[in-house]
Amino acid sequence: MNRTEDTIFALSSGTLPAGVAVVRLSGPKAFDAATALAGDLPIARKAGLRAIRSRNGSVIDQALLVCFPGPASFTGEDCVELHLHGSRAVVSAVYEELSALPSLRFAEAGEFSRRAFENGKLDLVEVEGLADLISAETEMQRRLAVEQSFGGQSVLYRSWADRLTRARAMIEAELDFADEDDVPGSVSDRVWLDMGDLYAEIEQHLGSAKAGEIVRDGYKVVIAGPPNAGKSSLLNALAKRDVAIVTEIAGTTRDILHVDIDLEGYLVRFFDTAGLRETGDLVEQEGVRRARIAIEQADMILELEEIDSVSKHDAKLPSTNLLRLGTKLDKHGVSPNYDLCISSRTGEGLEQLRGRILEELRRVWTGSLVPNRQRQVQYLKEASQSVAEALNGRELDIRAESLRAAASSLGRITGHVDVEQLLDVIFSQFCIGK
Ligand SMILES: Nc1nc2c(ncn2[C@@H]2O[C@H](COP(=O)(O)OP(=O)(O)OP(=O)(O)O)[C@@H](O)[C@H]2O)c(=O)[nH]1
Ligand SMILES: [K+]
Ligand SMILES: [Mg+2]
Repeated sequence: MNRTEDTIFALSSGTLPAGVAVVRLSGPKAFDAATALAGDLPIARKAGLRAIRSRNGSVIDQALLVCFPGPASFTGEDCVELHLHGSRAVVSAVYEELSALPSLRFAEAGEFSRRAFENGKLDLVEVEGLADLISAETEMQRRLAVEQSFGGQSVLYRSWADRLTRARAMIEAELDFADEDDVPGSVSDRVWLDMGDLYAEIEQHLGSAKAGEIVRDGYKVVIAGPPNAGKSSLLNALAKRDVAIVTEIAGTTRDILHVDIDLEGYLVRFFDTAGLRETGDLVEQEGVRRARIAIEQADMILELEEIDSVSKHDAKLPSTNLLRLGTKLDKHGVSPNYDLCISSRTGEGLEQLRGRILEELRRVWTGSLVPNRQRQVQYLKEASQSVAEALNGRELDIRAESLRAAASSLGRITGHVDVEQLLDVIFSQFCIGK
């Protein structure tokens, strides 16, 4: 039997026990299955209270039922939601009844969204956005996911693909009618002007990919510096709990620890590292090696040093996005030798430190319409490269072919590669003096 014709069910709400558990059904037998459990069904898209009964007639629970006839449903198929009381026992008794019905089975991971995609309810970008929306933890992650899951990003990609297809139609018309004298001569010029604009737009959008990555995966701030500078103490102060071991012994930290902090809606990931120094200790050497790798991958480095300490270290740190912090302000006076002086003990300077990081983040953030997955970035790069090839090409037919390639790269992002259809429509309306 074709598995896509099965009717699937799963718990769509969170971990049990809970006040309410929503079990969702989708597929051709969804309404039959719900009728078997509830006796009869409420009218479409209206909630109705029903006793849910087992095969032997005993009541399992009282539940709200909502029916969504396809195609006006999440998956595009007939769907039913059962809003049950959220205990493990209720849900497993309902599962048992559903499993006993012919051609009903438990859904596989992502199968509801998969069906929604296959039935044209969601495109790939929207599916990815939905996954991000469900796992969003910060305000910025939520905003990004909303733009993606409700079509904002897809509209942009589709409008680009349409422009490419139109441009190609113009070029091909020019090729076809090249011998005739009724071809408007400036058509081609206008097309290439627009393609130049499009190239700039895609490049600008690609330029914001870093912001997307930062919002999704977090802004990486690495706390570095010589042993005993107070790195682990700063991590603990920022986290407001004892994450890292702090002692007065130089070389305490070896492994890299990290703490995620929500800074005004941005996810910031702070890394505590081993103190940078030459050492004979094998374990500490490994710690220093790891610290250097973390420093290389950082979006921002906090270079800590006890204020005006005599033992200046000479570890070379990248100078871009480096903030020099003088530590243990409670023991020493403020010194002009640092960007900022702080005390992890009293908390002095920490608010300013958060402010500095936030300033950076706000500079990076360019709005929520950004590519934020490697897959999207990859295809956007391909598209941009093809447009550049078209702009710089010589033979008109090869240039048109590059435009086609660009449109299909964009189509792969959303999963819509049917630009050929649009091309047909455009051509059928196209008439040059005929
Ligand atoms: N007075 C004062 N002491 C501090 C402050 N921050 C850290 N210390 C002390 O400095 C010592 C070293 O602190 P750590 O946080 O372990 O320093 P570290 O840079 O992580 O050291 P390593 O992991 O060994 O490289 C400890 O004794 C801390 O109590 C501060 O703001 N004020
Ligand atoms: K220490
Ligand atoms: Mg430490």
